[in-house]
Amino acid sequence: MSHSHTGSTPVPGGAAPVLSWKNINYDVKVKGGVRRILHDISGSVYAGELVAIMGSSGAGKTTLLNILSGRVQGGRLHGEINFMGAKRDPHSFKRMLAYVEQDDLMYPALTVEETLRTSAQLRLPDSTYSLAAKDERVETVMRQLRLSHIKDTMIGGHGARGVSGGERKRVSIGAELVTDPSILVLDEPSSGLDSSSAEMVISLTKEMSRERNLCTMMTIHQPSAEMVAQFDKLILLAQGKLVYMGPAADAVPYFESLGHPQTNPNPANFFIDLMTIDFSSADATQRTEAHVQALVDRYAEFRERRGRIRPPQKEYPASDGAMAAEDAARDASINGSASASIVAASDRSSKASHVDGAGITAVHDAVGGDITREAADLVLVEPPPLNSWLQEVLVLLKRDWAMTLRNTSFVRGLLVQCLALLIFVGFAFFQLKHDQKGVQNRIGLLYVFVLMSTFPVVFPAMTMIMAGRPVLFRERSGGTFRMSSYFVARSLSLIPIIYVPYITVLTGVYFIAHLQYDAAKYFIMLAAIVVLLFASLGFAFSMAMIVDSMELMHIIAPVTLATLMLFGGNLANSETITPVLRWIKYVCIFYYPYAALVQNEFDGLSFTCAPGKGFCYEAGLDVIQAYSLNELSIAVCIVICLSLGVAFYISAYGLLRWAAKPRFLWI
Ligand SMILES: Nc1ncnc2c1ncn2[C@@H]1O[C@H](COP(=O)(O)OP(=O)(O)OP(=O)(O)O)[C@@H](O)[C@H]1O
Repeated sequence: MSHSHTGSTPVPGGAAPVLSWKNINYDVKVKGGVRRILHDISGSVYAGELVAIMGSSGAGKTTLLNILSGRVQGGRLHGEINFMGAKRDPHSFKRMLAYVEQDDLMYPALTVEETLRTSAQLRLPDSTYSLAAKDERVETVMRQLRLSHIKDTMIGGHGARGVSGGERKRVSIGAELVTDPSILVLDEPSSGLDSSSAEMVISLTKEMSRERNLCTMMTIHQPSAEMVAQFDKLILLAQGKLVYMGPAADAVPYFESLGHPQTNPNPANFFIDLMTIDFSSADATQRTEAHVQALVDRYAEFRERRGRIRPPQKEYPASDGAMAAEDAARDASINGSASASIVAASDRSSKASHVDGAGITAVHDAVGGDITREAADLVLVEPPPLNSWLQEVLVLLKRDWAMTLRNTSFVRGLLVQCLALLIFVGFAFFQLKHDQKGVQNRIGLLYVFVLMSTFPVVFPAMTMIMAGRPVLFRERSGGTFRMSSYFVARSLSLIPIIYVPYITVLTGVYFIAHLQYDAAKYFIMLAAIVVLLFASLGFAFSMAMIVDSMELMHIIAPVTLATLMLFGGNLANSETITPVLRWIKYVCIFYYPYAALVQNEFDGLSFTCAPGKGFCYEAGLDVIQAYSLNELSIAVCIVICLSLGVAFYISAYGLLRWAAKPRFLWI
């Protein structure tokens, strides 16, 4: 093993269960009452074990896995769960548990290596791992999960070609494993994979569990016989009740001992056939429910009697002293009659095995022989310390920046949009004159400046922020980084890609339209635009946090912006707006920069009047007054717009913390 866990408390593998749970009951509210999803589930898992939770659809597998992982939401949860013999602390437990979700949520634009490296850089402590050690850890995990040959391939998704389904799952697992967790949890890791990819995922997971002395639990739907053979322990659920928990190898003999000979060569199918409720008719439902209840009752009795299975005698090669002892112990526990039988556990060698809270022989003794001594010292009981805030920001900024630049359709779209705006706006307002038409065009052009710095900025930014939300929430529930680091990095990463093109375009339009060629006025225009872009990004962030779907965002954002546009000081005179709505201009990001731009441009200009054409603006100040945009000075307008931007960012941050806050039930 290439690293150590300085500062954490090593626990010799196998001394105690890593996770144990007792009398778990879980109820949810349903129409007309309460439904019990899990009934009195007890059990335990040990370091180095590969545990599968199986059962037919709706049996409660995912619910149990989520409860044990501390990730269940809603409902009422009762019972007791202990981590390394003590009550779990939510904050530290979630950082020592690696949860691989079914959906493999990752950033499509990152390569395999970048995905793993970011995870390692964020989650492995700097105090223990140097940068080189983190890279080495990534290399090791890639090698172990057979990912080295595709390390430079993009993850892909959303129409972009990337790694295959099996590789994607392995990357998901790798991104969790690089963090050196104590418990690895996988929700349906084989779903959507072909049988060979699924088998590879399971056998590699087993390999890693053995090497790292990792306690691995997974739900699995219909594993092949080869996959079942990989598991050390099975937890079989039917209708939220425990039908069996114990060594995988003993499961078939156990059911045979109950008078259910194996009818299907694949043990998983055999178990599922035994446990499935047939809903095809009322009779069939009643019959199968009674059958399942009988299995549940038999298992409860078996557990009560501290029962164990005695499968046919088998010889085990003793490779070394430790293993020989464990094998002898295992033999002692499973030695006996030619046919399987259930016997009381009191006759079992105490040296041989662990007994969990419910009295079932744990399988840990059966796998202990494969675990190296060094690995056995790797079970952590304390999470590693968090890395510094700045370090997190830098890692996230690098990742976000790479993703933004690799979003080629966004970058290209932005450049084309900027070029189009430069050409169309520039030439629609080409070389403005100092006559009455010039007044109208200037008033219009300056409002176009404001619109250009809001609408085309807000929508792509919102889309980008929202697209990353699912991965953010996944990372957040694992305690990968601080929310403030994510927020600062995400905001900073968008700034250059928005500021540089828009400032370039507006500068081009400024000179093509021949607004005042005066350095001070040009920079004041820039200042007004910079704060407006800042406020627009803040607005985009808050909107992306308020709504939780793209569809809703595309309805709410245009309506909000269009409403604010009315109060920007151009379309409606702010003094004539009904007092009931006049306040809106004070929270309107359009109003302040527009007032600043109009004052900046018109101050010092004079205009010619055509004789006999009625009303005429002779001085720029008359225009400012006519539009009622002289209420506040330019400096005040800029400061207020900046403050609005800051307020948007603060509320976006608050909303993000609230939205991404895991609301899990905890026992
Ligand atoms: N919050 C909830 N509200 C209502 N019913 C729920 C809730 N959570 C779970 N259930 C129900 O509990 C049962 C078990 O759900 P769970 O997702 O754990 O099953 P599963 O064994 O993982 O099924 P599958 O293999 O189909 O994913 C299902 O009938 C499900 O509809």
